[in-house]
Amino acid sequence: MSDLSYLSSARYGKDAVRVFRVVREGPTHTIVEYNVKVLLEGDIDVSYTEAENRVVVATDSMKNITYYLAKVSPHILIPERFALHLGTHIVSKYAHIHKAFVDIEQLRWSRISVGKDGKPHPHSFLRDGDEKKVVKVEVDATAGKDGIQARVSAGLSDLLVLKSTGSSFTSFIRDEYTLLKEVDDRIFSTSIDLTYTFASISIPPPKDEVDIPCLCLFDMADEYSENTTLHSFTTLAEHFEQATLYKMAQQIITDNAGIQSVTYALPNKHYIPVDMSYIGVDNMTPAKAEVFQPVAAPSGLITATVSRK
Ligand SMILES: O=c1[nH]c(=O)c2[nH]c(=O)[nH]c2[nH]1
Repeated sequence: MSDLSYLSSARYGKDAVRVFRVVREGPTHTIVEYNVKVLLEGDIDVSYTEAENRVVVATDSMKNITYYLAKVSPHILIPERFALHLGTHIVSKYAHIHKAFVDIEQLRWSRISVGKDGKPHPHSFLRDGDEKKVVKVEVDATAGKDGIQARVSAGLSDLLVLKSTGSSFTSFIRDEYTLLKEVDDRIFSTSIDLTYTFASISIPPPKDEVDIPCLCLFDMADEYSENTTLHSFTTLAEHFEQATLYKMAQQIITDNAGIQSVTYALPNKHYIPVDMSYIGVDNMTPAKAEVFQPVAAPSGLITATVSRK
């Protein structure tokens, strides 16, 4: 058996660690809710190949470290920084762990505005959307604990958008498999997944568990990327998904010197006009199409990565 196979890669950790943190500044509270995934690589092969657990940091301990740092980290409110802190803490603490992969999904909680003047309430919040901020961090201590490198990407997922005109789909290949009619006006809806990747950074070794340098590079990009994405989506004259995606990605690279590449995944949420010709009603010519059947599956899926030259 051992002649035929070997362990070619191994990574383990804790998934779906749910963390909620409140930060109190007098009566004003700020909150974050994260789903955290922590995976580790290192000299851990024997736990797989020789049933040797002496190299294993329990996944339960990874969960506990996540909660401990959620309590003490000064970076808890910025998921990119918190993920870097968590990954750096783990690779610094355990000599045989060389890489940490930390993914954070941030759920939306927005402050509720109340009264005639729309005053932000100090401690009441609203889940005002299903979209999530997503962060992926790879902390790499392979070159030693004094030479830690990190790669950070961030973005958003499940941002559902729709345009009721301004989209068409024409001039595509027509052959024996083609049923789709060309349309010069259609509904265009997609659930945007966006990832943008920063240039890799060096992290000085932390002095203690609450110390990690301020990495301000990341703070602006997420608000910005959602605004840019929505702005591009509403204003771009491109009529089909591939061209819309490319322009949206180019805009982010143009506006953010720190971003090296941008990946979008855009499922095409089809809205099919209901054929009412059987009762003499025209709902099929694009200008007359008003009643649509939203179709969840199958959906088109258009993806691409656009990189800085
Ligand atoms: O914007 C689109 N791109 C496609 O590649 C495609 N294919 C399809 O059937 N509809 C669409 N729409």
